[in-house]
Amino acid sequence: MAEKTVKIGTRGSRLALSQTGQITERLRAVGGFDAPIVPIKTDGDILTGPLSQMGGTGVFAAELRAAVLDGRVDVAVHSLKDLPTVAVPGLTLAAVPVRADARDALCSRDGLTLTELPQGASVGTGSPRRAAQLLAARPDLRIVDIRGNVDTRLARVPGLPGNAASDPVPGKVGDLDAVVLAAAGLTRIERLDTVTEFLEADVMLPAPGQGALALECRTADVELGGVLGQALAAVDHHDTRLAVTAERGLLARLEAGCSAPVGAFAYRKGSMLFLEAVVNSLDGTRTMRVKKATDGLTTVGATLLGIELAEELLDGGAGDLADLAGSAK
Ligand SMILES: NCc1[nH]cc(CCC(=O)O)c1CC(=O)O
Repeated sequence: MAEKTVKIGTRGSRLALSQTGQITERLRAVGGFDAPIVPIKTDGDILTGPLSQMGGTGVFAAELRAAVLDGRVDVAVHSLKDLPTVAVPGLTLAAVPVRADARDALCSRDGLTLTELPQGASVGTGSPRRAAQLLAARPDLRIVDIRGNVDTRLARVPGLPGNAASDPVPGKVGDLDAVVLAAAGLTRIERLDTVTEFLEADVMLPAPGQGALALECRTADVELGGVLGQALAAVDHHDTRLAVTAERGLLARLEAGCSAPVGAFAYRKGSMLFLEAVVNSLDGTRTMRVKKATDGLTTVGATLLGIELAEELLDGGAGDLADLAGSAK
């Protein structure tokens, strides 16, 4: 690979272009190379059916990964939570930059919080994980399956700041009381002012990897060392990598995908790495919550922590609570 130019692949959404632009600036600064950004169309951007019916977990990542493998680009920038845990031969997760806010956020009409939403209020989300945890906290809510980009989702709630400028969806503007979105995504597209409540871990655990980015490249390119490998190593953040390694270790052991009702969040505190996880039944009536820590602050230690906590969940019947295998497809 010519190291003077490093092509950076990304999805074409506003969110993807924004986060890719920011991390690419850092790569250019530390690497001193040209780094043109190349948007790659993915099935997830083209098709509009339910995610679960179009290949689920990996639709956003697969085409980007193919683009790295066939040389259209040299580095792919993914949202880590959209990246399947299954390794792809020839590709390396070369950098996990410092994580943004991992929490989910409630964006409601009239500034309402989760407890203030009226009985039977409608809340939009396409995520079984968010739906199940919302119902666990508020069984009366009416969960509405929505999808589309972040601006399109925000347009479903009347009166949110900035909504007038976003694309209207015919018949589907201002028809919901609230939506739940990742705080990190809202920050990246500068719409954090729509948040009425940040949902803390005791109410809603985020998706494994939420708020973090993943930079993937061809294994051969980093094995050679060189400018690219050094630049990627420079933007890697050790504590973030430990945390997401634990979360993804858990997800992989559960054999669950990003559409499973599984929440997980890990963080380092002093000499310990903590991992907290939840599995819900889809209707939110049954919940298993577990937490565990390790002093093994290596990626191996973090992976083991994830595996051990997953086995605790499985031993406690998490596989029956939620159709984990079914949601991995
Ligand atoms: N599934 C879509 C997706 N993938 C990454 C983000 C942004 C947050 C992140 O990087 O974790 C979002 C939007 C959302 O869930 O609100």
